[in-house]
Amino acid sequence: MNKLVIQVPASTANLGPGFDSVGISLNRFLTLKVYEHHEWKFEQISTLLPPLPDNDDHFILQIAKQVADHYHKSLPPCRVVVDSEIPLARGLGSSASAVVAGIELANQVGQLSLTDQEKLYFASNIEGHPDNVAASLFGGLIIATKNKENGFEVVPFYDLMVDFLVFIPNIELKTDDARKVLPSSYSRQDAVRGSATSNVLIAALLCGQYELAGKMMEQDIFHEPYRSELIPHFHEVREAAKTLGAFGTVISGAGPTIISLVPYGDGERIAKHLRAIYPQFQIEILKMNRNGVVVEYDASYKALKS
Ligand SMILES: Nc1ncnc2c1ncn2[C@@H]1O[C@H](COP(=O)(O)OP(=O)(O)O)[C@@H](O)[C@H]1O
Ligand SMILES: N[C@@H](CCOP(=O)(O)O)C(=O)O
Repeated sequence: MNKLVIQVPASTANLGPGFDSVGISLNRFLTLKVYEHHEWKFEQISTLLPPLPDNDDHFILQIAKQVADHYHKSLPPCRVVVDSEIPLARGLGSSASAVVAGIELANQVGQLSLTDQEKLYFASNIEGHPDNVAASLFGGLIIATKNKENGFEVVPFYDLMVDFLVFIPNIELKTDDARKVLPSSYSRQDAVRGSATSNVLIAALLCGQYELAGKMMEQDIFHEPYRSELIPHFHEVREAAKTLGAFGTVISGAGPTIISLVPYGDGERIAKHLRAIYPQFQIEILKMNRNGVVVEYDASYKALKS
């Protein structure tokens, strides 16, 4: 029986001031194994996923059908086995990964031959911002924006030499709820200062000036001042991580996960100290993923991991 495997990485968005524009692809994965079948059937094998519809109402299939409908195509039914290493509603891009998986499912099963630009267009419009979806699609550090023509521009960068520490709390925070606490507009002074901070952050990352990047990460004025109260222990974790040598610590996406940029290869040392102080967090060392979404036919699942 033919088998298709679609693997989509997690992501962290914003990096502080890069609100809705900056994302980094991370080495935790949502994986779909897709088999020919007489009807649509979804099976979940991940303990990280709550019970979800097992039929046509599954979120990933809804996305796939939305894309196929756009091209007036119907999708042949499949059995889809869903595995996920990405915790839901934690700020690690689970919804973006599911959206990208749905688009790729439609692309493969419906033989749509979508371009990268088309995938980015659908994914960004469905998710509402391009940061997580672009990272899940293309891998690496991505800087993305909507353009005046209602399309999206994205620049990926793959030469970051840092590790990431994630502090995952045992609570969920829906992105929609974390967006409701943000102001609807910013003064010109704040817009200039916030975007200038983000510009310097990106320039520093591209030049490998990680100390400066970390400093800029921690000077966001777009979202963290409003969201930090929703994030347990945010300020003290930031200070503790800095004391141990982290470059910078920010809210991952909309939270509640906190993420630190740390020197390459130094993650385990810092994590060991912090696990002793903060047992309420699951503290993990993550790496940047450089592949983005990967598709293989009849391939071994393990062979896909980067
Ligand atoms: N693998 C998945 N399958 C189905 N739905 C998913 C999956 N991953 C995420 N979702 C949907 O996305 C929601 C979480 O999205 P969101 O609040 O944006 O948090 P996150 O920061 O994890 O993206 C979940 O409650 C669920 O509805
Ligand atoms: N830019 C978005 C990113 C949301 O990321 P998620 O991983 O929490 O879905 C925002 O900050 O709202």
